[in-house]
Amino acid sequence: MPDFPAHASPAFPAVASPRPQRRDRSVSELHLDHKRDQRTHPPLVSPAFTPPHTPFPEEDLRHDRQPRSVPVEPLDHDTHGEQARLLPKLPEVHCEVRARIPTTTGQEMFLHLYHNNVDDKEHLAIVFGPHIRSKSLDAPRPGETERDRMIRGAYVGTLYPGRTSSRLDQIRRDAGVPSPRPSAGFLGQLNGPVQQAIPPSPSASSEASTDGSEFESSYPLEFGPPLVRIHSECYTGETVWSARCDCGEQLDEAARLMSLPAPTPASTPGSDAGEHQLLPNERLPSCGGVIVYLRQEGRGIGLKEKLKAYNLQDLGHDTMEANLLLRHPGDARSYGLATALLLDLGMGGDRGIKLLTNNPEKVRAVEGPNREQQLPKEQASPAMSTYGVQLRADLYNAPAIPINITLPDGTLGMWQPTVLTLISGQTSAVLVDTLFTHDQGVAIGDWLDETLGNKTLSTIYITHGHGDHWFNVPYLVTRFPGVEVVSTQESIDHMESQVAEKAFWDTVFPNQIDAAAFNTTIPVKPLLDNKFVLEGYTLEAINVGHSDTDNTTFLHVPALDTAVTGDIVYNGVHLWMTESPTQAEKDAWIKSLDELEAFNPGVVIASHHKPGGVDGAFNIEATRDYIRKFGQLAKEATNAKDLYEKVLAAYPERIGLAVLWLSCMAQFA
Ligand SMILES: Nc1nc2c(ncn2[C@@H]2O[C@H](COP(=O)(O)OP(=O)(O)OP(=O)(O)O)[C@@H](O)[C@H]2O)c(=O)[nH]1
Repeated sequence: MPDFPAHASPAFPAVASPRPQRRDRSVSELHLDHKRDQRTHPPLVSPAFTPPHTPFPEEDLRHDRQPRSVPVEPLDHDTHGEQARLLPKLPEVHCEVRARIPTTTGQEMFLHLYHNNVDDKEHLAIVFGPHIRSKSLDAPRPGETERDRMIRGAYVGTLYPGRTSSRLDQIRRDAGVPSPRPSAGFLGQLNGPVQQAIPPSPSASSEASTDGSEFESSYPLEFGPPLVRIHSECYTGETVWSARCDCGEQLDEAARLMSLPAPTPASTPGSDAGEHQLLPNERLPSCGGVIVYLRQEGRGIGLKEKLKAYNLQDLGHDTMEANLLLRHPGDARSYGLATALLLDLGMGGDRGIKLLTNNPEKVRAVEGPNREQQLPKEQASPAMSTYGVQLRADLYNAPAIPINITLPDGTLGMWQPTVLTLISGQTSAVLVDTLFTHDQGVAIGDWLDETLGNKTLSTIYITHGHGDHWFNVPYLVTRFPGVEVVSTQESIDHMESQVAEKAFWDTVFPNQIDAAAFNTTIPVKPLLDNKFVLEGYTLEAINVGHSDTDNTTFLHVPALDTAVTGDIVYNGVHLWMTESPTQAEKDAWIKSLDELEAFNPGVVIASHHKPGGVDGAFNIEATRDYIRKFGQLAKEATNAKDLYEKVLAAYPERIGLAVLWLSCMAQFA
């Protein structure tokens, strides 16, 4: 290998500035895996030195400043110059303090602040879940009191006013509560009688307490290797919303994964935790994990130098070149501190860790100079990236069906073709709307069986009260036992009024809708806060008010940059204007479209949908345009038939003529 730079560093994905925002994607692109560009950079030859670790302010005043030459580890030519620096010996680390941090997502974590013997920075471990403890934090310190221990966070269980001991044993004895059986299942360990007996608890926080070893890490075997993310500080990406890198998103994603619920008792063979009954407000524990947060801003060159590098990038250099032109290594990070922190937190050993990274150098580096940290064999490859959005959307196209409405030309009309959306995670899925005729219900059920595979249909979400969006709920609830059907309270109220309109539905679709659809007890539950969660991803029902009826919602799926819009947006078919004859109603619909547009979704899935239509955001404007045009033509038309012909001429490509005819008649009713 010819003169490779001595400090060539791990490949870092080049990022455009700013990252382009994609819009109007087709549904086939919806299986998103946000893996970043993994291009490696061409080798660049540059001076073989690194900058001072922390540049002194006065150095900036010296215009003749020459970078100080600090030799780095000689290159191993077989490694293509892309190895992170390994310290010959692991640093010594010491956890000074730990505190519980409730987060805005509802999950809490324990922030651990570390000191070490190689730099004077405050490196952090962000610990999720109750099972992982720091040995150096928990070790007794000479002369300290129980209060001192609690102040620095070396306690077990939950702090509360008046607590006098850092240990649960002491509190148990004071409360006259017997020690728990050591053989209790994992939920029993977490939420056992002692935890519940400790009064009064200001939070739902609880920590592992086993007999006699309450200060030891006790990460349950059932959970597999603990999740670990090694993250380098990035002020720009994490705090000031920079789009130059994905550091903030990666940090969020790591936290999300570590907050996912732990395996349930049912999925844990042999666990006796199935006997555990959750108390009201009691949360299942998260699977937990550790984010090691290293204070090596800008890949180790510091914020000031990174900002200079950004300017060089704007002048046309890539990320690696920019660093080298500033006489910094392409990557000045090292990970020995991470290895040492993880060992202090009881990670490693035969069990290994599950490292969340796309950076193969981290794998090598985190194992430590003498493989102090063992990674499971199958993890030791660049392919071990596990983060990235894990949701996908599948669409079911229901063809147009005849409706018992005669069109002005004497032919029978057709009801619009409709699309259903299935959003799935790794093991469960959410169906949006259900269609309405019995035959459609059976076909959807068959499609779901095929598409779900081993996944469970956990939820059906109904966008609004029109019967053609939910009459198959009773059928699907029977076919997919355990599925929960949810909607907004306003939509449920609307559904009740649709049941009362059985005569209309029976006339236009005779003998096609199951009688069960018209039961007065509708098996749909109102959503709390109009939100629900699919495998850690929040899906939100947004009630925009009036569109083709009142109280219509769209389901916002931010992780997929998608809005499933029910009847707020139409795609290539005529709009149901029957419930919007007045200008005020038309304006209200346009306002609803504006509200949807403010969410800036890249993918917009309309229910009523011409086959082959693309699910882009442009459908919002197309719907707005139709409403305006329909209103204008309604003013010009002399009767329903005249309006029908005018709209047909304006939109010859749109289908669904029965709906158009009904809309025109309503305009002149
Ligand atoms: N010098 C420099 N640093 C950057 C640039 N963009 C991001 N960074 C820094 O790169 C670091 C990101 O490192 P990590 O979070 O460990 O991520 P990674 O090395 O991409 O690896 P994985 O995310 O684990 O796959 C942070 O310290 C950022 O500040 C850049 O253009 N120049």
